[in-house]
Formats: sequence, C-alpha cells, structure tokens
Amino acid sequence: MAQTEKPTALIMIFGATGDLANRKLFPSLYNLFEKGKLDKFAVVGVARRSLSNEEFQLRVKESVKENGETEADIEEFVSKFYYHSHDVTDSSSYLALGKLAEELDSHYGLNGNRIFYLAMAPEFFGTIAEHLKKDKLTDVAGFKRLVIEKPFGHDLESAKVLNKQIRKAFSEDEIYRIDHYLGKEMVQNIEVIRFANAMFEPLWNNRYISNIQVTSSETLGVEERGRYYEKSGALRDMVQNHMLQMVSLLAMEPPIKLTTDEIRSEKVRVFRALRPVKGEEVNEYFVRGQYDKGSMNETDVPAYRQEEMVNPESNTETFVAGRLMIDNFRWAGVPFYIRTGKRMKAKSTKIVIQFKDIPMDLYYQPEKTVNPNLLVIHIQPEEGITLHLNAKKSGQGTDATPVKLNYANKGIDGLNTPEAYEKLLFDSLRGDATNFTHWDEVALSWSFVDNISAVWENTKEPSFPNYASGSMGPDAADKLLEKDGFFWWPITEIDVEKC
Ligand SMILES: NC(=O)C1=CN([C@@H]2O[C@H](COP(=O)(O)OP(=O)(O)OC[C@H]3O[C@@H](n4cnc5c(N)ncnc54)[C@H](OP(=O)(O)O)[C@@H]3O)[C@@H](O)[C@H]2O)C=CC1
Ligand SMILES: O=C1O[C@H](COP(=O)(O)O)[C@@H](O)[C@H](O)[C@H]1O
Repeated sequence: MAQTEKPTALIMIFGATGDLANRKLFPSLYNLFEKGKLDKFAVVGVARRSLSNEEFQLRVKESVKENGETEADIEEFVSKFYYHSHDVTDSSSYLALGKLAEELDSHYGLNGNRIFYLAMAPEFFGTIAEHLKKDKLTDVAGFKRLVIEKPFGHDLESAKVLNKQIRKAFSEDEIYRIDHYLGKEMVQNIEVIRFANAMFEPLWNNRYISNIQVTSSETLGVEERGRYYEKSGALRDMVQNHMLQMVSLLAMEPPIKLTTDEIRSEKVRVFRALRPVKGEEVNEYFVRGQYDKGSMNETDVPAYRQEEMVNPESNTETFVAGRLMIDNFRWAGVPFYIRTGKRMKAKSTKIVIQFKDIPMDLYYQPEKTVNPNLLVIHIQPEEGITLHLNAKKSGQGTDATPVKLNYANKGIDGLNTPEAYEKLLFDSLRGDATNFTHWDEVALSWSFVDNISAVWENTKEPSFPNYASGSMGPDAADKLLEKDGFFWWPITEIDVEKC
C-alpha cells in the first residue's frame, strides 16, 4: 500500500467510551485534524452503553477541550463522529455496524479505506477480528488495517492464539500492534543518533562500550488497574514490550535501507540473539520488587498490597531489574541492564551508554578518577542527549574535569502524551508500520519473558514488599550491577535540564 501524506479513511474505534479513547485517541485525532494532516475522514465510536451521536460528540468535545483546545473548528471536527451502541460479543449487531460504515464511506467519499482501532480489553480482540471478517466489514475497496492495543497476549501461547485469530481477517502487513514507546520522539531518535553520526557508530560495539543501562521509572502506583496488573506485573506490563523494544533499537545492526521490513528484520535479529535466562539463572540475573508504603512528595501512599483489587498477599512484581546479554559479534560481553518500576523516586526514562575506560589514564591522581564517557539519551520527561566528556580544568596544570555537552530536544514533554499516539495513529493511517511491532518481535519477546515468569510465578518472594515507595527499588537491583563492577547511573542527577 502506497503511503499517502494526507490519508482518507473511516476510523472505527472499539472501546470509544473508555479511558484510552478519551485521553489519547480523540485528542490525537484532533491534533492531526488541526494540523491539516487528514484529508477526508469520519469516526465511528463503538461501545456498549447507549449514547446518541450528539451525546458522543459532546464527550469527544470535552476530551479535546480537556487537553486545552478551544479552537472554533472543534465543531467541524466532532461533526464527523458517529456512535454505534454494540456489544462486541453479540454477532447480530455487526451487520448494522457494517451498514453504517458503508453509508459513511459513501457520504464522505472515503474510498473504502478502513482503520479498525481496538481500544478494548484484550480478551475481545480475537472475537472482534473474526466478526469483522465474517460480517464483511473487511470487504472493502480500499485498505483495511487493524490497530491493536497492548497487551498482545499474556504469554507466548496466548499470543499465538490471538495472532491466529486476527490473521484470519488481516494479513501481517495490515496489523499495527501498538507499543506507544515506539511513538516517543527520543525513542525514534535512537536510530538517528546511531546511524547519522560518524562519531558514534564506529564505537557502538563491545570494543568501546562497557555497558548500557535502560531505566523507565514511574512515580505512580497501580492506580485503578489492580485487576489487570495482578495478572500482569511489571515484567509483562513493561519489560516484554517497551523495555525490550528500546534494547532492540539500541542493539540492532544498521538496516540496509530505512524501510519497515529492513528495520523490523534487524530488530528481530536482536531478539534472536538475546541469551535466554532460565531456571536458577533467573534470580541471578533478574531482580523483582514490590512497593511498600512510603512517602511521595510528602504525601503518604499505600503499599501495593493495600491497593484496590490487589490480593493482600500478592506475589506480583511492581519492579524489575535485569541483565540481558546479546550473543552476537557486536555485543558479546556487554551487559544491557534494564530497570522499571512503579512508585519510584522519579518519573524518568533514560538510556545511559557507558563507554570503556581509556587504556592508560595519563591523568591519574590518587583519590581522583577520570569519569567514563557517557552518552545519555533522555526519553522523558526531558527530551535530549547529553555527552559526558573529560576536559582540562581551567587554570594551571592539566587536571581533567568532567564536562557535559547537552542537546535539549524541545524542553519538557508531557508524560505518555498524545504526541506518541498522534504519531502512531498518523502512521497507521498512512500505512507506515515501522514503529509498530511485528509478530516475530512479539513472539520472541514473549518466549524470553516466559522463562522468567515461569520461575517467578512458581516461587513466592518472601521479601515482598521489598522497596519503599519513593525509592529507587530494592537493594538487590544495585547488587546486580555491583557484581559486575558497575553501578546504576543516577537518573535524576544527569537530567539534561540540570546540566
Ligand atoms: N488507558 C490507557 O492509558 C492505556 C490503555 N491501553 C490498552 O487499551 C485498551 C483499552 O483500555 P482503556 O481505555 O483504559 O479501558 P476502559 O476500561 O477505560 O475502556 C473499555 C472500553 O471498552 C468498552 N467495552 C467493554 N466491554 C465491551 C463489550 N462487550 N462490547 C463493546 N464495548 C465494550 C467500554 O465501554 P462500555 O462500558 O460502554 O461498553 C469502554 O469503552 C486495553 O487493552 C488497555 O490495556 C494501553 C495503554 C495505555
Ligand atoms: O504501557 C504502559 O505504560 C505506562 C508507562 O508509560 P509512559 O509513557 O508514561 O512511560 C505504564 O504506566 C503502564 O503501566 C503500562 O501499561
């Protein structure tokens, strides 16, 4: 399918009264509309509750306004929104939905292009896809694409079942599996930093890099998502998708061309080279944590086990740290450390690339060390890069002192802002699947993670809860690096803002 810059399509959002639609999808669509990036379009919102078109349009208006939009053309924007009350498990209702889709297609001249966005609980994904095909909503003259939210399965087996179901109605290149981290500006920048700079790529290997650290810490707790999170935990919620996706972008070989297939195939090769961590190795190379009560911004917060819909003796991890090894020529011997958790000290996603020490330290002085060179990629909340170098201290002598070179992308970005969704929605509309996950990536990342959950689910962690809310996680996460002679670079002291 040729990529067009101003797409035309009917966008069907399943789960249109939900949190994701309200907070991310409507504002993102509005931004695209406002920027003139959409040609002809209409939206059908689908959910069970009974709403008129007008009531639905009002909800959309509110959601767009909540995001600070006051422009007059909101009216024109919402006039293109229609609502269809429909239980996705009820086979009889798809025919009426199909009829509405055809009417809108011809009324707006949408060329039979359709996006089906599944913003619903994952247990419905397979049923919806099957019905869309059976009831001929996918029989269109234009393109048909399925945009599907996470989680894509609960483990490899369930992901395979789901994939089989959706593949009955959509081919792999029509499936857009969302990982919203791939829509983040600085995650997309990883490839450019690596492949557009002569000074980085030659050093990007085990000869010059000693270790890579990827941290994504959150201050929020589990909020209202206890029911989901109890079955998921941080390993499935963050590691299987966002953390491993960032690792694959950091570790992949340069693609021969910047096409979707070439980039995805290089990422898949990284997943294939990930050394499995199994059985007894799991607790040697991975650390799990669960937050205890604590104080965040001088407010007392409860322990995970006291949260709503959470078992008071829960064995679910809210924190994971791990050491990954990538067994290929480029990365043999270089540990990739990952760390993610809820109720941590700061909301921050950062990547630190630590370069090896120079072979001989000419500037050695007892009790003074020359700092290693670091390249820090600030994903959020700041966006930018910092290069930590050593330079001569001004004045007499040749003492070395650390200096930082900063590039701030565009200042503070909101967290999990509509921008990531805006980019990904636009990509799905124009047919660019590069920043969506291919089935092979999903399958390989599940098989890596399944080995770890197999051990953790079968052994109760007696130390839980093992980190205070507002801390940087359990001590064992620090020991994981100490064993290798490293430490976590602090994520708050290397902020681009403060440099
Ligand atoms: N919220 C977020 O920030 C994020 C969400 N996600 C994923 O997005 C998906 C949606 O999440 P979220 O919006 O938070 O969920 P919500 O629970 O807020 O919304 C669920 C939606 O599904 C509808 N629904 C439920 N059952 C049916 C049914 N049988 N038939 C038709 N509609 C139904 C609900 O409407 P009604 O009750 O009217 O039927 C509602 O519109 C999930 O897969 C989640 O994991 C992923 C990343 C972030
Ligand atoms: O996918 C998810 O991501 C968010 C964190 O996203 P961010 O963009 O704010 O870093 C996390 O809170 C949530 O549990 C998880 O499902």
